[in-house]
Amino acid sequence: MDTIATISLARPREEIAGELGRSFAEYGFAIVRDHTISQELIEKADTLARQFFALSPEAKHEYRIEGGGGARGYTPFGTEIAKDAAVHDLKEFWHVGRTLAEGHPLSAYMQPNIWPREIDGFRETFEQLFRAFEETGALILSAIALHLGLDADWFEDSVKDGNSVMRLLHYPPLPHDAPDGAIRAAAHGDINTITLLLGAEEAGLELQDRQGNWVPVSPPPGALAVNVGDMLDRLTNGRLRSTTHRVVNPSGEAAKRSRYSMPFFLHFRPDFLIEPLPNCTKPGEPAPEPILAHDFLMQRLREIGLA
Ligand SMILES: O=C(O)CCC(=O)C(=O)O
Ligand SMILES: [Fe+2]
Repeated sequence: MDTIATISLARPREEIAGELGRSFAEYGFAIVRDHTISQELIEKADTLARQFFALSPEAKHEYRIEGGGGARGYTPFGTEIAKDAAVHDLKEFWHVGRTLAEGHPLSAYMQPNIWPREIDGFRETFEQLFRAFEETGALILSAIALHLGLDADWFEDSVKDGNSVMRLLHYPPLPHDAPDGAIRAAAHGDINTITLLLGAEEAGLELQDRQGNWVPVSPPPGALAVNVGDMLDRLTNGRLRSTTHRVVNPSGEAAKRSRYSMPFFLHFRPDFLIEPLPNCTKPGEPAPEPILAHDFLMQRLREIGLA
């Protein structure tokens, strides 16, 4: 396989499992089209995200949750810093999490959502998009399960009421006073299970291949870029790879434009034990220690300045 696979989710899972798995094993990424998120919903969400980021800095700061680690609401420009990076990313974002019923046993792990009062339909649209991402994510996970030789529903319980987060991202036009070396999103691996990304048709996203080359990831409009996160990498003992990726700065005219994207970070449930799968380990060979998904997340959030 010499390129990232493009996969139609309209095909039976049994048929796509191999191709998807090979792309994840080699590149950690696949392009997924014909997914279950409607174009109408994507466009609505995109419009509302743009409306939110167009609010004044003062209005947006109202939605920053002090001490909340950016888990919900607004995180301003210049907050997140990739692990081992020297300067902050050139981005601002809004996080939507799961809405849990009152008294839900997992509510200790998840902060409640907040919503911008200025934007009509924001809550409804993004709650709907959250559900749609989950539905598509479940289909992709069942194909991954088949690829790994597991039952198609193996992941169902592992992600039920998981701590998934949808991120609305805005990379503003390149500021003239950006610190040396600052880029839109510095090289990083995603922490979670799998990420489903909308909006990456606007250039800039790149993954690092095994040889260390940076390879552009350019899905067609409306398609998803899907990648393996560190938690799935750990569960599979590296058989499916969480690859380092970044968003580079545009040059020329594109530098005067904003870039918007929407990743959905699909997470295991906080009390899921990430323990390498037996068929991904060999006796006598080293494998990662089992760790609870919540503990793993906390460890990683501290490293990126968000916890
Ligand atoms: O904006 C993008 O295209 C990718 C963003 C990303 O990798 C992230 O937020 O983890
Ligand atoms: Fe990422």
